Amino acid sequence: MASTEHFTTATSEMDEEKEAPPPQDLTLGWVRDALVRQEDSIVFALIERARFPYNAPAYDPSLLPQQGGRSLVEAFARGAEVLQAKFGRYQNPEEVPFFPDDLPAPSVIPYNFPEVFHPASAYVTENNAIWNMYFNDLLPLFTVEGDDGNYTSTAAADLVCLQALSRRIHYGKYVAEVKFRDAPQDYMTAICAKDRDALMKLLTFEAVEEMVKRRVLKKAMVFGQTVTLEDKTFDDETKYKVDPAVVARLYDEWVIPLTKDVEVEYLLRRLD
Ligand SMILES: O=C(O)C(=O)C[C@]1(C(=O)O)C=C[C@@H](O)C=C1
Repeated sequence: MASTEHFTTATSEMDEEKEAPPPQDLTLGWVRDALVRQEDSIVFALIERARFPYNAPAYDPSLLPQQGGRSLVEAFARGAEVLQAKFGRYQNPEEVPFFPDDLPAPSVIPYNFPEVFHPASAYVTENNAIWNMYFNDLLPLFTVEGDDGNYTSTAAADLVCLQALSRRIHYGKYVAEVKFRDAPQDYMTAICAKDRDALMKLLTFEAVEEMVKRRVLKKAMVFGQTVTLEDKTFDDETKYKVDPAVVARLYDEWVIPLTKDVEVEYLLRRLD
């Protein structure tokens, strides 16, 4: 049987803990606690991006005539990844670049990150889907129309959101690895048959998904209210910096399904 351990995920105390590198003896509880922590990063990143209006010129290639058809946001993300690759960001297997071609080799002395992933599965990436989802679906849902000229700050805020989402979704590799180790026989049968549906069924825990969606909705309410010195309770009049329903929808329609896609793709290569 696939593992059903640790249905209840982290407590509020865990939320306050710093993120540690994954232990070699990875457990589903450890990975789920890390996913809970990353919800904070995602909600705060969305709040920071929502400070700016949509800022359409940041996405219009005509703003940067010298960039060969690239928008400011794409040129910014590519440039930031080149810089960050040079200083070693992608040595950490949790970090997956959006534009992996042409990244320079790191010039820093490598840190010995634990090798948890199966080598053939390590390079699974859903970053194209994440990029398209973010700009085509999500961004219009949580920004107001308008143009305040802050295009570079907007692009920087977009990249923080994208990197937080990418890290969370690619954590599906840790989830898949630990689930495989917990129930190798169940997964091996589905992997050998290349049966995506069976893998999807094995790795799905609907009760956990429901808890995740309820928790991110609540986090968006708590983190996204204006804090005053008066005592206040949530009501229909409360204004949030990012609509909590959009955050719940983000997880329901995109974050959880893409995480599961990462898990399936990882597992399909797990015996190679
Ligand atoms: O916690 C897990 O078991 C996961 O695989 C992660 C996750 C999620 O993305 O939050 C995805 C699939 C499961 O159905 C439940 C939750």
